[in-house]
Amino acid sequence: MRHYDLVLLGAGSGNMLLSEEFDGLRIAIVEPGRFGGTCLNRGCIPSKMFVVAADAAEGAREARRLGVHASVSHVDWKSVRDRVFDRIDPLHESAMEYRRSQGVDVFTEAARFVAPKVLKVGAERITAETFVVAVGARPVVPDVPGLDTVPFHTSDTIMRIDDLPASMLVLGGGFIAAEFGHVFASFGVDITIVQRGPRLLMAEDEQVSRRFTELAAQRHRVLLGSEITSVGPKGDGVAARVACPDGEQTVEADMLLVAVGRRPNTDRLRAVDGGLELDEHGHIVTDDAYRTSVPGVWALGDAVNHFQLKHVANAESRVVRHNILHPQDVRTLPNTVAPHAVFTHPQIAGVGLTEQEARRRGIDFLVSVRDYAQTAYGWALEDTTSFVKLLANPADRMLLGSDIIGPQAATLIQPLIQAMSLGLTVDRLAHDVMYIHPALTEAVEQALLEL
Ligand SMILES: Cc1cc2nc3c(=O)[nH]c(=O)nc-3n(C[C@H](O)[C@H](O)[C@H](O)COP(=O)(O)OP(=O)(O)OC[C@H]3O[C@@H](n4cnc5c(N)ncnc54)[C@H](O)[C@@H]3O)c2cc1C
Ligand SMILES: NC(=O)c1ccc[n+]([C@@H]2O[C@H](COP(=O)([O-])OP(=O)(O)OC[C@H]3O[C@@H](n4cnc5c(N)ncnc54)[C@H](O)[C@@H]3O)[C@@H](O)[C@H]2O)c1
Repeated sequence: MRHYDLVLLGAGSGNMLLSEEFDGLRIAIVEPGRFGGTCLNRGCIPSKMFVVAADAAEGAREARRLGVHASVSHVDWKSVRDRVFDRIDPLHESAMEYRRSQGVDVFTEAARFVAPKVLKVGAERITAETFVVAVGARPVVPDVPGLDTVPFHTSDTIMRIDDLPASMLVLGGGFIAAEFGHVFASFGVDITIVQRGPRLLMAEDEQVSRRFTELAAQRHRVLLGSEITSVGPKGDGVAARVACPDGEQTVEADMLLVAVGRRPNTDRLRAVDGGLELDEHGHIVTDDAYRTSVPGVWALGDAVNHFQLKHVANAESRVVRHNILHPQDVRTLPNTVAPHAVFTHPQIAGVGLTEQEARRRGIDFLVSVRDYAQTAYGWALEDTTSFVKLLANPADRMLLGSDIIGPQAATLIQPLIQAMSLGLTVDRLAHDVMYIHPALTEAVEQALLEL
C-alpha cells in the first residue's frame, strides 16, 4: 500500500490545485482520461473554438441586413476540427510529463474507494493524509428504447466527427443543444431539437428563454413539450418516434446528439464506499469550505456543485488549495454570485436571481429592461431582439440579478458581476462610472439608470 501526503483524483480542475507551496510533499494524481479534463478536451475550450467559426459563418450571412452581401460558399469541417484539436491534443501529454518531472506520481487508471481514505487504482492500494476529489461528470444517456441499437453522439464525441451530416437530431434543449445547434446549423446542418420542457434553456430568465426559443425556431425545427419514445436505425442514420403535444411523429436524421444533462462520476469512484455523503443527484456533499463528510477529504467541481461550470470549479480549486495549506484560516465560497453564459446565437448570460426565482422566494425587486435597439451601437447592429434585464433590491439598492440576451452578452455582464461581488449599489454603478460611448455597455448603463 502506497502512502502519500496528498492525492488528487481527476486532473481537470484538480490539477490546477497544485502550486509550489506543495513542493516537498509526496503527491499523486489519478487521471484515467486526459489531463485538462472535460473543459480542455471535450468541453468549454473546443466548443468555443467551434462557436467562433460558427459566428463567422453566421455573421457573413447576417451581414446582408447591413447592406453587405456576403455568402458562405463552403465550410471545411475537417480543417476547422483539426485546427481545434491539433492545438488541444498535445497538451495532455505535456501536462502529464510536467507533473512527473516535478516528482508527482501519475496513475492512469480510474480510482475507486474501498474504504474511507483508501483507494484502489488498478492493482494498487493508495492511502493519503489528504485527498481532493475532482472527478467531474459525464453525459447522461437516457433510457430511450432502441438507443442501444443506433450510433449516437454526446458532447464527448460530436466535435470529432469526420464529416458534417446533412441533418442532426438533438435530444435536449439546454446549454449543449443551444451551443451545438448554433455550431452545426451555421455549418449548414439541418437541426431538429426535441425538448421535453415548454421552452429551450428553461433555467434562464423566462423572458430570455422565450426570446431564445423564438429565435432558435427560426433556425431549427424545435419540438417543445416532446420526448423521443423510441429510436431505431434508418439507413446510416436514425429514425425517432417523438411524442409531441399534438401527437406522435417520426423524425429522421443522419446523426443523433444526446444532450440531456450530465451526472457526477461519484458512482464509478464508489464515493459511498469511501464514506462520502452524496445528495440525491450523486453530488458529493461538502460545507462552504469544500470539506466532505470524511476529515481530510476535500471535493470540488462538477462532482460537487450543481452549476457544472468551469469558472466555479476554478474558484473552488483556489479555495481548497488555500484551505489545505492554511487549516487555521479556512476560507469559504458562498456561491450566490455564480454567473454563466451560453455561447449560442445570440449569446446569453446571467448572474444572480431571475425574476421568477425572486417571485418564488417572495423577494421584493425593482426590474428594468433595456433593448440594445435603444442604444447607438444597437442601431449600428440593426438589432431588434437583444436586451439587458436587471433586478435590484428596492431597500438597499443592490443588484439581485441580471440577464442579457444579445451580441457580447458574456462580456457585457461582467461589470454587473463585479458590482454584485464587490457590493456596489446600482446608483454607484450607474452614476460613478463612465461608460464608453457608443459601446454596447450603454445598454447596461441605461438599464441601471432606469432602476
Ligand atoms: C460541451 C461542453 C461545453 C462546456 N462549456 C463550458 C463553458 O463554456 N463554460 C463553463 O464554465 N463550463 C463549460 N462546461 C462545463 C465544464 O467543462 C465543467 O464544469 C468543468 O470541466 C468541470 O471541471 P471538473 O474538474 O469538476 O471536472 P472535469 O474537467 O470533468 O475533470 C474530472 C476528471 O476526473 C477524471 N476522473 C473521472 N473518474 C475518475 C476516477 N474514478 N478516478 C480518477 N479520476 C477520475 C476524469 O477523467 C476527468 O479528467 C462545458 C461542458 C461541456 C460538456
Ligand atoms: N457555456 C457553458 O457554460 C456550457 C456549455 C455547455 C455545457 N455546459 C455544462 O454542461 C451541462 C450539461 O449540458 P446539457 O445541455 O446536456 O444539459 P442541461 O441541463 O443544460 O439541459 C438538459 C436539457 O435536456 C432536457 N431533457 C432532459 N431529458 C430529456 C428527454 N428525455 N427528452 C427531451 N429533453 C430532455 C431538459 O429539459 C433540459 O432542457 C450544463 O448544465 C452546463 O453546466 C456549460
